[in-house]
Amino acid sequence: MKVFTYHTPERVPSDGLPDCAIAVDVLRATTTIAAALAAGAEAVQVFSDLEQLIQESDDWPADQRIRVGERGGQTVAGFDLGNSPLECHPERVQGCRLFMSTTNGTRALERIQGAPTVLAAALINRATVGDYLQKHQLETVWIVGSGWQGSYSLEDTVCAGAIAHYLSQSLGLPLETLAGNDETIAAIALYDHYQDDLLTLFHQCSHGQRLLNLGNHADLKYCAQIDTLSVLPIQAEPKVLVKTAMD
Ligand SMILES: O=C(O)[C@H](CS(=O)(=O)O)OP(=O)(O)O
Ligand SMILES: [Mg+2]
Repeated sequence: MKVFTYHTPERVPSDGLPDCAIAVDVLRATTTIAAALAAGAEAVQVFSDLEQLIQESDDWPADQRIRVGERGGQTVAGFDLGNSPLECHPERVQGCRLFMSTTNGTRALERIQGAPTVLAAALINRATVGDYLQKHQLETVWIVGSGWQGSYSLEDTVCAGAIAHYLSQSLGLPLETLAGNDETIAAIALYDHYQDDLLTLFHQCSHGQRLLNLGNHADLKYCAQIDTLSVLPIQAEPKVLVKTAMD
């Protein structure tokens, strides 16, 4: 297995596709997707365009759809939920399809939708994603950070490093064998540095500070947990993620 890390969707090669592509948006889209599917949501369908989201969700039964819209860290006017994993409790999302658009994470998922296997990863489901990759022995894996409006986000690269670190340990592979590019080696070094204090990292990084300024301290705490959910969000059809059982 070779793991290639790309810090932002813009850095993903324009030609060729890996066996598996993984979108990472720790703050907060892929954390929210994992939390929603773990809480019993039927699926999460992602959109970069809000108008298209409204049009397509109009065709869905009103009592089985939840419109999740976030721009600038806040809920889009008229939408049911913002981009908070804490809002995804079973009483709210069970059996419903989430129609979701966020500033960065849903763009990353759209960018990699053509890969034969597409996953969404965050720190909370890191081990489950790692176990899936190990079990299926995929040849090439891309881990794509969502970043922020085209620029680098430290927390996404640290999560990429957490996944690569887990794979290196569980497969017993030395870094030079596992890493497909230098970004993967850098991501693992960053994860090594921050692994015992992920919440501090979130308080330091620009994305975390933006969310703290909006009063989202509890979200940061939730997103900083590692290996707490055994849920694997996997693309079932273009831009539609469902939960896969791991056995
Ligand atoms: O809601 C979030 O955490 C961010 C908002 S912003 O980019 O910080 O304004 O969106 P996401 O798509 O989850 O990065
Ligand atoms: Mg983000």
